[in-house]
Amino acid sequence: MTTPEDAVMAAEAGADAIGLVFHPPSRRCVTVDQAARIVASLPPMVTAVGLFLDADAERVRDVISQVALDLLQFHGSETPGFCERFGHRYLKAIGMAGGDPWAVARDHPQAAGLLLDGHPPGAAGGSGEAFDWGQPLPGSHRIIVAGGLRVDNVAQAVQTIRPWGVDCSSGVESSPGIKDRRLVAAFIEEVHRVQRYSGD
Ligand SMILES: O=C(O)c1ccccc1N[C@@H]1O[C@H](COP(=O)(O)O)[C@@H](O)[C@H]1O
Repeated sequence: MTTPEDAVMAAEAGADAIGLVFHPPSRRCVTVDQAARIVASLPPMVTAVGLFLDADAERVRDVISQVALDLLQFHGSETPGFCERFGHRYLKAIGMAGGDPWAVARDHPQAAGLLLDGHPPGAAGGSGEAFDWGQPLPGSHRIIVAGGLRVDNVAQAVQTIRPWGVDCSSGVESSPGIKDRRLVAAFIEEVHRVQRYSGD
């Protein structure tokens, strides 16, 4: 999310969480001030997630001292010691195009969950790339599926992996960083539909 309006729109459509990218090369990267305004606009019970990709510890500390993030999401080669040092719960993202989810799961027993994304390890997320949902996955952690999800394929991802959650960025955008109200609502409705259908 890059604006309070988009964040509130997603929350009102039923999103459990919204993501804020703190990775400057990204077209979705927000400033600390922007992020603080977005988080302040959120209704209660909606989780604010901060995304980092191999940021240094000072940068993470600076952000969390000014933005009330509920969860950190690390997309790079951050070590368990690095991820755990901020006193926040975290998700460890894995680039599934060549990444080893079993090794990451083993290395990050403290992670609140694993976020499986479709890009190669080391590349930024938000690329809209999906991975092979049929492959065996570690059962040690709650799984969030990301990468290339859209209204027309999220049901298949949910039915194949039966994850704890799904995460969608580019698939519900009209342009990078700008969410499309109609696509966001349709995506969340589809997730709720498949959840009811699956009896979860
Ligand atoms: O969106 C970005 O620019 C980004 C940059 C650095 C790390 C992660 C990023 N995005 C996250 O990637 C996943 C999947 O996105 P998509 O649905 O395939 O577009 C999601 O968590 C994004 O927030």
